[in-house]
Amino acid sequence: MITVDALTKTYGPVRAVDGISFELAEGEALALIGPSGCGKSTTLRMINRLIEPSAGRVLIDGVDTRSIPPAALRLRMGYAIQGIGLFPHRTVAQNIATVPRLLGWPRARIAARIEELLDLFGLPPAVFAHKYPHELSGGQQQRVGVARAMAGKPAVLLMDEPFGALDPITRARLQDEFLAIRRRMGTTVLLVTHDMDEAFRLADRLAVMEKGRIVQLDTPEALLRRPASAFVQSMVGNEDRGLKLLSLAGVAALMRPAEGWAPAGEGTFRKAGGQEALAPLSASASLREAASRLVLTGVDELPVVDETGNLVGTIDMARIIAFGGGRR
Ligand SMILES: Nc1ncnc2c1ncn2[C@@H]1O[C@H](COP(=O)(O)OP(=O)(O)OP(=O)(O)O)[C@@H](O)[C@H]1O
Repeated sequence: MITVDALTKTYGPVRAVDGISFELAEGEALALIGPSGCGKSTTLRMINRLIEPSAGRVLIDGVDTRSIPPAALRLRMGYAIQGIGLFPHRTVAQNIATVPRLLGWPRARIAARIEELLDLFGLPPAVFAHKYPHELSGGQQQRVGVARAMAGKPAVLLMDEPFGALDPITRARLQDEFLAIRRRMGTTVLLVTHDMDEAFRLADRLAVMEKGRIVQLDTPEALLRRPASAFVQSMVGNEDRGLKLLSLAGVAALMRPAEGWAPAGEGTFRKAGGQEALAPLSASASLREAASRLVLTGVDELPVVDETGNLVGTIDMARIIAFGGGRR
């Protein structure tokens, strides 16, 4: 567990970070989010001592980081940052091996770790292990950057806008991949971003920062339902706050039994007494997707199928609205 206690950084009269406290549990992902200049990167860099705090402390599993030499500390903390290049004259495999080598892992363990990470990030080792950074696309380089940061099984992975400067499609794909990898590996993550959608997608909790302070620290659902101030509300979204809330929940948790529905050919289903054969929704869809399809189809109930196409339930607008009202 990481404990950040009254952490402060002053530059002359500027309080870049002003007495920040939070805890990061093992396996948790927390996002620091806020406008440019609010102190996100400075907070992150004080945690691995790239910047020394003016006051306050950081504990890692109860040990004050000031008692750990910075180089040793950084071996325990992965650091991925947009634009921090890979070592250009080292192959992908050599880049990923950097921290495990410094940690003195045996060769076989390093080789296995490289293979595991390249597989997880969708970069087949036979194709990519021996390439040099300049032979990779921007998205591939960022994947390798994150894989390198995770290689030594760090106690916490610090990420500063790691998926910035990518086109939106590549960015979304990388975010999804990273989410799956994080869940599988149980990595603890502290993420800096100014993209609220990225924070909602990747983090369990969000610390919203304004002028060096945390003004609200909550789950995405709580931030959307109960923003603590007009500033937080403007950060989480004004007009589309309800739709963002629907993005957080899945159809599967809200379905009701599909009584009276039957297959109507070509993957569609019809309700007993109903006229229309309806294309089903996937049980993995979000409530936002469900609401959109209900509106576009102009019906008040849609069939829902699992990944093999079996009918598993139905979803209707009344249930979606009840979720919005917190009555589920
Ligand atoms: N070395 C420095 N000397 C003086 N002021 C600094 C220094 N580094 C940061 N600051 C100031 O501290 C504040 C916080 O900067 P920081 O980089 O942490 O913000 P940020 O939230 O990460 O912003 P961005 O999203 O733009 O990266 C800013 O007002 C910045 O100008």
